[in-house]
Amino acid sequence: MDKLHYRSRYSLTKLMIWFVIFVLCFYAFKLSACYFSSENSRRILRSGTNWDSLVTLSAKPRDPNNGFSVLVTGAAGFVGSHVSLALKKRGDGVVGIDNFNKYYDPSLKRARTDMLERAGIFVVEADINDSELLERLLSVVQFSHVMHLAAQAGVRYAMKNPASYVHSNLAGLINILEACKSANPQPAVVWASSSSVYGLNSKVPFSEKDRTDQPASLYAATKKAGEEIAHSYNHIYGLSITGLRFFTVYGPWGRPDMAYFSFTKDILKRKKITIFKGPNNGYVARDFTYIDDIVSGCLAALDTAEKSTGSGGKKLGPAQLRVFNLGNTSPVPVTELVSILEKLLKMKARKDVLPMPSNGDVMFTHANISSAQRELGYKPTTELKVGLMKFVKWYLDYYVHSKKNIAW
Ligand SMILES: O=C(O)[C@H]1O[C@H](OP(=O)(O)OP(=O)(O)OC[C@H]2O[C@@H](n3ccc(=O)[nH]c3=O)[C@H](O)[C@@H]2O)[C@H](O)[C@@H](O)[C@@H]1O
Repeated sequence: MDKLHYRSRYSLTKLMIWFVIFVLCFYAFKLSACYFSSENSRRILRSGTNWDSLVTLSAKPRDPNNGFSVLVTGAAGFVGSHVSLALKKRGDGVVGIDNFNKYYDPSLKRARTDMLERAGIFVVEADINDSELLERLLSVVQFSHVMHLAAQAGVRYAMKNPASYVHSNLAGLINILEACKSANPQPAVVWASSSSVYGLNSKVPFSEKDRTDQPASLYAATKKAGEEIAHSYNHIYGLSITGLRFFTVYGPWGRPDMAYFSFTKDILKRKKITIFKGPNNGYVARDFTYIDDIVSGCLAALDTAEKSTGSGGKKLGPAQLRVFNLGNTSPVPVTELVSILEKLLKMKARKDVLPMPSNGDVMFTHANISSAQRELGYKPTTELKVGLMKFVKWYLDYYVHSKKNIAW
């Protein structure tokens, strides 16, 4: 009897142990599934069938016979996220890449990426200097285009962290072009240059034919160098390359380091803002350009880009090389920007007006867009007042109504 009792207790314990093992295995499996999904797969998986199929699926256009496969660098950034969504919306396949650096609040970049993922866009978390990864990406997918928007932005920050500009805007750009020139077929490249290349040029409005050999900041110098680097890759390898000189882009989901964004934050917090003025009380002005207009220009540049002519690193014929201003053609003084924000926020700004320090800023920018108009059909339509209204609405929804912390 005792023996029987002992045996049944023994098998019950065994059963319990197996049950616990089963439950543990089940949760371990669930955990690993979570781990290798979404954000983690972006971060950890760089190769293997799962990664390959995520990338391939994301790159597939809705209509395989009539759509692009675009690799968007800086996809979690301001312009990158907007361009990625617009491409996906019209049926193109999009794969993003971003290093989620801490130049400004990375949680904003994560929130933009969540939006991209909801739209079916896979974003690889990696630096554009990772040549092995780029080579792998371009071998898994035959991208028709690379929209290169990853960069170290900001004019004044270049005095604080010059190395980050060399890393992203020079080494990173070269790494992208190296990967593109070696791909077979080579994708066409469209990339972000900047209005800052005009530097101390005083002839207005700025035309693509004007001199760009007097950059006022290291940021501008790296963008100008980028244009020359693009020339050499076009010349040697037959890469089709289009540079877009963006003029102070603003709008919803924008960059917290930019004046319109930080002024909004500080006005709401009743903190003082600093407004720079020029010599003899001269005003400082920018050709502020709304994000939707910039997106239209980017898409038109992709649509009109000719194919690269080279193959696997060898040039087979001359290829397209272009550069366009994408501005708004109507500069607005920074003081006027502040007045519009005050009206929209229904609050007075506390202002310090100071002489512009020697920080790399230029006094004004003003785009001549006739070339983009002619070749791309580019036609900006958003007045600063209207664009800022949309920005303020987004800002209040995103930060104030949802009580999100602003971590910058
Ligand atoms: O067009 C461009 O190429 C460049 O546009 C912007 O650069 P920036 O025009 O300097 O834009 P903000 O940093 O938003 O500054 C706008 C204006 O506000 C002024 N400002 C800025 C900050 C501040 O505290 N006070 C102030 O008066 C600046 O002097 C400037 O005139 C972007 O930050 C660059 O990344 C981009 O390449």
